[in-house]
Amino acid sequence: MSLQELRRQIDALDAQILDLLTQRAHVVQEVGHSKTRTQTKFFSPERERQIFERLEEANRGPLPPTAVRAIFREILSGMRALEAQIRVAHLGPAGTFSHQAALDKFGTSSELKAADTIPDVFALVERGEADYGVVPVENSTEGIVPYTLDMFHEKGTRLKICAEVYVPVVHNLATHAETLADIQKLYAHPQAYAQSRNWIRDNIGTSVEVVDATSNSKAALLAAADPTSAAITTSIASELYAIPLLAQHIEDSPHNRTRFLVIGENEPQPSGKDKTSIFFSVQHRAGSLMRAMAAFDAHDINLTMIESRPTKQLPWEYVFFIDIQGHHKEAQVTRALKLLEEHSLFVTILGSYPEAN
Ligand SMILES: C=C(O[C@@H]1C=C(C(=O)O)C=C[C@H]1O)C(=O)O
Repeated sequence: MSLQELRRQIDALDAQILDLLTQRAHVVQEVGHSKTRTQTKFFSPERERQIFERLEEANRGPLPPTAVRAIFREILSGMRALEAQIRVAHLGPAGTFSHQAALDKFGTSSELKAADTIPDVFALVERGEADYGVVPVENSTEGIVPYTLDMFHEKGTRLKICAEVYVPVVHNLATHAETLADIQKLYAHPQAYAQSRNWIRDNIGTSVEVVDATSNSKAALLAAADPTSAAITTSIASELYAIPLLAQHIEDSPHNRTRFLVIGENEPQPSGKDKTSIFFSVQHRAGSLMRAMAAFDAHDINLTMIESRPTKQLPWEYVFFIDIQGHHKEAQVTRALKLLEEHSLFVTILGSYPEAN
């Protein structure tokens, strides 16, 4: 078949796709009206999880699952915006991994707002200036982000966890320099530098002057102004500040990932594959933590995270943060949490939400 004929086929298929998307948009608008009547949240992470799972099962290729996901992420983003403009606060500045996490979850048709600190992200949502917030909670090599966990027990936010997102931590070298040998100065956030140290040593050498930057985005901004310098940064920041990537994937560990939480006033229904985050405290007595934790074993509940934090009220007293598999409305989880309560000083549920696909 000629190229012209093949392209005619593609044009016809595009017209059909657009027609189907228009039909889908009308149905979504109906859903939006029904949600307005019943005062239901417009963003439904449990429904979106099911959609992505179904698409992944149905996909027979040649499009890889990541491509199908990215396409539908934007479809859902555009559709959601027909129901309501969703405002999402994330830890800024623009171009950071938190920005990436917010885009991964909500797509480009949402209104993103960069906040300076983790408490500011919570405050924007609490004051109703954003509908959702996106904050980092743990990194696969560096461990938990204490500022986020402390917002729940110390600052007592009323917001709930309503979704989670994992973002691969990919570091890149952005510079206007033509070759690695032309780089005299390197701007980097200390964490990004620590995670790319070997690559820098092997490829740029040890004589380059390393200057601390407050974020991966700031590093790109600084390097964009000086062609003899480079930045360790994200691909969105390199686009944002129009500074090309000379090397990609310079991180020393290919498995490095950060988990982000979506916080808001939404309490998703069970999706079939959920997680529940809680925190609790036990009496300062021998065996009390073990007796409390036995509740999960008794009801066959799997834990995916456990972390202790000082109460900050009395020295050496702790609260425990735990993520379990299942939704708190599922009978088995309800029973386990009831048993846990019997052996704890208090138990607070931070939210049940769909597990990231
Ligand atoms: C249409 C809905 O609202 C939103 C948009 C969705 C979609 O486009 O399919 C799915 C979930 C919601 O976040 C819905 O809840 O079904």
